[in-house]
Amino acid sequence: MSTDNESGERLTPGQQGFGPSDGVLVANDLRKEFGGLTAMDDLSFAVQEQEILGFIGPNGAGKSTTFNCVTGFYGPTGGNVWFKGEDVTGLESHEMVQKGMARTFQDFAPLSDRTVVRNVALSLAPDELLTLAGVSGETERLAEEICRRVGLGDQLEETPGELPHAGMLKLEIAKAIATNPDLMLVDEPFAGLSSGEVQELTEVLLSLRDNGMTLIVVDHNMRGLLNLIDRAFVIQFGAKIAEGPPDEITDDPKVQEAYLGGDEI
Ligand SMILES: Nc1ncnc2c1ncn2[C@@H]1O[C@H](COP(=O)(O)OP(=O)(O)OP(=O)(O)O)[C@@H](O)[C@H]1O
Repeated sequence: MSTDNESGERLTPGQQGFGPSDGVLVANDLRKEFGGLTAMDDLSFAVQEQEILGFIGPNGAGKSTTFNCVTGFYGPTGGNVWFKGEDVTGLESHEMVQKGMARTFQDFAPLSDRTVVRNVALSLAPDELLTLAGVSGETERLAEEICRRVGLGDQLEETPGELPHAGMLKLEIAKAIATNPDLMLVDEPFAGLSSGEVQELTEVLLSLRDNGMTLIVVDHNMRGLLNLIDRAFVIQFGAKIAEGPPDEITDDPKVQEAYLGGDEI
C-alpha cells in the first residue's frame, strides 16, 4: 500500500494512489458531486480480506454516498472502485451483487406476506438455486440454515411483521448472506438495539468473518463497534480525517473536533 517515494518520504493513499491489488475492495480518489456540493472528495481506502472495517463519520460526512457509490446505487463522478482485483466502477447494483458484494438497508423491505424463511429463500443466489433445482426441499433447507446462522431459527414461520426490530435486522443480514457474498456492507447494524442484542449481532457478524467474509460496517459513531471492528476509518466532508485501531481513534484531535457539539464518537 504505502510506499516510499524517491526522496524517502512516506506516501499516503491519496498521494500515491491505490491499485487493484491493494485489497479485496479498493476505492481510489472516489468522488461524488451533487450539483455544486462535493459529498465525496477524492476518497481512497482499501479493505483487506476478512477484515472488519468501521466506516465512521458525523452527520452529512458522506458515509451513505460512499456506500451507494461502492455498491452501484450511485455512479461516482470520478475515481475507481476495484473489487477482487476487477474494476467495477459505475456498475449497477445487481451486477455488484452478482460479483459477490452484498449490502443491508436501513429501510427494511421484506415481503410482508411471506414467512421469514421464504423471504431468505427468495434472496438465494441464482447459482445456488440452479444447483439445487429439482432437489426437493433443498432451497428451503439452505434458507433455514442461513436463518439459524443469524439467530432466526425459532422464527422461521413468522411473518416479518411479527419480528421485533432486532429480528428485522437479522432478517436483513440473512437476505444479504443468501446472495453468497464475499464482502458485506452493513448499514448501522446496532441502531435501536439493546446491549444484549448488540452483543448477539456482534457474534453473528464475527462468525461471518471467521467463515471468510469481509465486512464494512457503516455507522454514525463507534458505540457498539469496539468489539467488532479491526480498524476505524473516519471521514468528514467526504474526506478521510483519521484511520486506526478503534480504541485509539476516539482520542484523535481531528476526530474529537469533527464530533464537537454533536454526539459522542
Ligand atoms: N441525492 C443527493 N442529492 C444532493 N445532495 C446529497 C444527496 N445525497 C447526499 N447529499 C449530500 O451529500 C452530503 C453527504 O451526505 P451523506 O448522506 O452521504 O452523509 P452521511 O455521512 O451518510 O450522513 P448521515 O449520517 O446523516 O446519514 C450531505 O451534505 C448531503 O446533504
